[in-house]
Amino acid sequence: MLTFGIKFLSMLIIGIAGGTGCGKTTVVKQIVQELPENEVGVISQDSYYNDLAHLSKEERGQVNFDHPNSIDFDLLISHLELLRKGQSIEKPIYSFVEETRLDETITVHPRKVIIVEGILVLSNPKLREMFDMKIYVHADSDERLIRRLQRDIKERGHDLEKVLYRYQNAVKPMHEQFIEPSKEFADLIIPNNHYNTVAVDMVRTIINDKLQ
Ligand SMILES: Nc1ncnc2c1ncn2[C@@H]1O[C@H](COP(=O)(O)OP(=O)(O)O)[C@@H](O)[C@H]1O
Ligand SMILES: Nc1ccn([C@@H]2O[C@H](COP(=O)(O)O)[C@@H](O)[C@H]2O)c(=O)n1
Repeated sequence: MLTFGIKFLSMLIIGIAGGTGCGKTTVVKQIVQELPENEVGVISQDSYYNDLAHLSKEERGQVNFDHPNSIDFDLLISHLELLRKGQSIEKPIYSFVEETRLDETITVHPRKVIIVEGILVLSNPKLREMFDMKIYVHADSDERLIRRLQRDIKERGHDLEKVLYRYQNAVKPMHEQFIEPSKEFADLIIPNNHYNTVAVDMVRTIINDKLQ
């Protein structure tokens, strides 16, 4: 049996961090692709951006979305605690276009395995302690910026000027201050300048082992 020395609790919680555009979401999609849907759940840190409904759209545009204070970690942690106790949660829905939470929520049921992904998930000590396995996805900063530009313009309703302004003024400095240093807490670092099917298969093997 392949366990990689992980102490399996009733629910396996895997944290996946890494700078913007490193490919966290893509890696998670690849991992869960061939796994049973009702056994593995995914929670994105993005769903837990603070509710900024009280601010105007212009004011929301000024927020530093790469600082840990922009995330409602207390809610995320309490939701994981509930899931671990076998209870369902109402996960917020975040709109990148509106830059705030929507009124609706999504019901997430407890699963044998929960993957939590986001730029800052290894930077918060209390959240980090909840993870049975900690993964950091690495891609070079120029690669990440190119991917981020393409994605934000295509999918998140931002223009070139806005993406570059944010990159220089928030994304890059916060990456250096909070995200890159959190790499030291990782059990596994996945190099992802190119698609890394070997690493994805390894993580899937660990999860499959838990599901036996
Ligand atoms: N290994 C890779 N090689 C090339 N492009 C990638 C790779 N991984 C992800 N991408 C692309 O880069 C963009 C950002 O990836 P995403 O998974 O959303 O990153 P993250 O969640 O870390 O911000 C997406 O358009 C995705 O298709
Ligand atoms: N309204 C927002 C909120 C966040 N961002 C950026 O998202 C990045 C984190 O998500 P990834 O999928 O890239 O990991 C983060 O770097 C924020 O700057 C945004 O652009 N707009």
